Amino acid sequence: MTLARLHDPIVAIATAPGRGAVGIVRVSGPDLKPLAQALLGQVPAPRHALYGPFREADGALIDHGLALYFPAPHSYTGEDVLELQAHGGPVVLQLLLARCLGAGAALGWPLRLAEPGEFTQRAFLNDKLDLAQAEAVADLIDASTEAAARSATRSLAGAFSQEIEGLAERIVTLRMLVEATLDFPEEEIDFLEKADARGKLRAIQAAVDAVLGRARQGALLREGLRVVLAGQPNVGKSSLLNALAGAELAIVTPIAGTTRDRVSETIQIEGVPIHITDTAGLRDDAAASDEVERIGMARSWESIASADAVLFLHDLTRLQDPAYQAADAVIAQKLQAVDPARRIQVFNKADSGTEALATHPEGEAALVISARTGQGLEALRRLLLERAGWQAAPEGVYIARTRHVQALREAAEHLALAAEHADQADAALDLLAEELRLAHEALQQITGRFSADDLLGEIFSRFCIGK
Ligand SMILES: Nc1nc2c(c(=O)[nH]1)N(C=O)[C@@H](CNc1ccc(C(=O)N[C@@H](CCC(=O)O)C(=O)O)cc1)CN2
Ligand SMILES: Nc1nc2c(ncn2[C@@H]2O[C@H](COP(=O)(O)OP(=O)(O)OP(=O)(O)O)[C@@H](O)[C@H]2O)c(=O)[nH]1
Ligand SMILES: [Mg+2]
Repeated sequence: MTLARLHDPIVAIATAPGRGAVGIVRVSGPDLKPLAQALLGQVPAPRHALYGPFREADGALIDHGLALYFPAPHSYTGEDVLELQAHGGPVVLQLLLARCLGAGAALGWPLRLAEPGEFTQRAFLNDKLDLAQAEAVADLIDASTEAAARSATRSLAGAFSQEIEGLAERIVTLRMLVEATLDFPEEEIDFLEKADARGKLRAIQAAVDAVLGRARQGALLREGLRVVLAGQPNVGKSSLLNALAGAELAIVTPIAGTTRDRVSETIQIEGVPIHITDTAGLRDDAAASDEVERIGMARSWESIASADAVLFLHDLTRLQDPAYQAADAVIAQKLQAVDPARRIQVFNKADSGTEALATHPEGEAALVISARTGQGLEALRRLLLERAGWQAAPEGVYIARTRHVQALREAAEHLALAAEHADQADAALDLLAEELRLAHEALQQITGRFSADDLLGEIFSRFCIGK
């Protein structure tokens, strides 16, 4: 974005599209007093709701509503912010939006529609939020479980950022110590001992690992686990989806080939979002009834390839049928391509009295369940959480993203290299200092103090409009 555009006044409907009790049109810009004057005939007292008419340029009434004026820098964006809170109909809000744009144009301003995330981007650029907090705004809005929402709020309030800043500070302090010693080479040998540089480094490494562990949990709360139900027709995949979701989402019939297209639903286990995809049953192409089923099966395989966990379902009532066995063997063969750590064998229809037939393949997780009675589903839920790497929710998890986890890993790697240098008999202090610098830089990517512009663009473009 060009520099001029960065300071253009911007406007957007801030509330969700569609009808609502109340809807908000929000403007941000360097000085919005003239706009308020033009729209309202007066400038509202800072941070006090003003009730009055919203009118067209020719005086025609659009709505009565509340106006709020937040003078810079005490606003969400750090710029002047003007809010028009009207009745929440899409047409009313569009009229107000157009009215704002018209008033801006009449003032000769470059007032334009905000891009997705642009209000929050300005909050970031004006130091109201750091990058991890700005991301938490989007994560709070997108949270699919209560636990995810609570941890996003914690990140937004700065809990995660403070941890990162704390780590960064300790690394800088140690690096200054190392660099100071570099200037007095005769004291190098003593340095590591006297200042207990090794001990300090170890303590920082442990602290980074602890934050990494929590960030991983936070990333899990945000991203969830993608689980795919796979297997032959009629083994009970759709029944299992319905049982886990506690709702009749997918059609269940005794007819093989009932599910033709993927059906997805997000459920939660202990607040961890689990995205479950039910797929079309897999069988020999020749046995497929038509083109639709063949395309459905191709989609099943696509889902399998990108899943975090694949539940390979078997039908206990048919285990001894040779044709069934042969078809299962074909699927098993193809599933060899899936990392065994991602596969779970699930034997369904335990209620039919054939439970004893379940075979436990060497080194692979296997469970006996009944989608009909719910038997074994609790064990399945536990196993999914375990596969996800979820450690029973420690209070105080903050939301995090894969990007943050990667940055923390990068920092941990540089600290490990620093420790290697420190452990050598004639420690290379310059190399040690350099690794500390790199570790610090990795952490700063999280808060955005050291981030490429294209990363920022990528992050904010994923926000919803008006945020
Ligand atoms: N109507 C409305 N509700 C909203 C928002 C909004 O923009 N408008 N928000 C938008 O996401 C959130 C609130 N976020 C806000 C963050 C900072 C300030 C603000 O005025 N900050 C000043 C003063 C702080 C203070 O008095 O303590 C500042 O930072 O200097 C306002 C809203 C949620 N609810
Ligand atoms: N006894 C018993 N029957 C089950 C169980 N789960 C599913 N069924 C029955 O098995 C049949 C097939 O179930 P679905 O859930 O439609 O099977 P599917 O794997 O989705 O089948 P496709 O969509 O054709 O691939 C239905 O008649 C279900 O009622 C179970 O746990 N026990
Ligand atoms: Mg089905």
